[in-house]
Amino acid sequence: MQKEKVNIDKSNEVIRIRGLEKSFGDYHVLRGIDLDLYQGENLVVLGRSGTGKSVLIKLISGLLRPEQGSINVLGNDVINITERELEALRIRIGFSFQNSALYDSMTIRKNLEFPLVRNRKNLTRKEIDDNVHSVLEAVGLLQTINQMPAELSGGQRKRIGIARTLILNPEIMLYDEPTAGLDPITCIEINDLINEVQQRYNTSSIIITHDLTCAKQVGDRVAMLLDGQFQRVGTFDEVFATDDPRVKPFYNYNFTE
Ligand SMILES: Nc1ncnc2c1ncn2[C@@H]1O[C@H](COP(=O)(O)OP(=O)(O)OP(=O)(O)O)[C@@H](O)[C@H]1O
Repeated sequence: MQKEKVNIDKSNEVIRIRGLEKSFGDYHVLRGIDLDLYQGENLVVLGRSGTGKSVLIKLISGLLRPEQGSINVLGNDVINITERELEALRIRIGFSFQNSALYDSMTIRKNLEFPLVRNRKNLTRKEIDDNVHSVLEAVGLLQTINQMPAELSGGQRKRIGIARTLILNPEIMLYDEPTAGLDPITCIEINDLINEVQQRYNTSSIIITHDLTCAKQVGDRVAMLLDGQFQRVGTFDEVFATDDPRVKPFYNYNFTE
């Protein structure tokens, strides 16, 4: 599906990263990262395996600390805030990770209620039900409410995982490999869902992927990690308009082989 026009506010950086450096032993993974995520945009992060994409997400969410640089998320200096402030900030961020599995022994309804009951203590039964219905409707799976995760397809489970993240109304979504392991048609459906989430919830998102069809379909901008830095940032077409031998193979692998 063609992406609808979105309102991106370039004067409002929901994430602002400057001069970020991270090493593990002798391996200097991130070598001076600068990155902005604007309010309302989908930013795709590309890079070879081991280039530090997951490390970047962990730094943004305060799970790792850098040696150098600054990270501002929704107005918070992530490196210098207290553990309690970090916890409050994390509730404003939706994590959609490959391994964020559903609880197999709970119905879809219970899976979705779980984060609400844990993080929003004062909700009434009706408010919980309304929230569950609303996110299930948003991901097009209201009919699965009383089913068990094992009864759903991989693509449906992925959608429920996204619904479970949306139920806390995140301002930022972080998607780690959202289409990994899915067939091409289901991939397109998940990409459409990422765009629908952006429209409907006005979220700002970072999407980590190796899937260039996904990058093209969802990314308002694409940022490519090369040798520890974002050396190519722009629209999909801008990023791939190069003969750089570090970039070309990505495109060729996805589109011409
Ligand atoms: N906690 C850690 N301790 C030591 N090394 C780590 C740690 N976390 C990540 N690394 C190393 O940092 C590098 C970047 O890892 P990262 O998981 O960010 O890669 P990635 O770009 O997400 O890769 P992929 O696309 O395969 O998921 C790897 O070489 C990894 O081994």
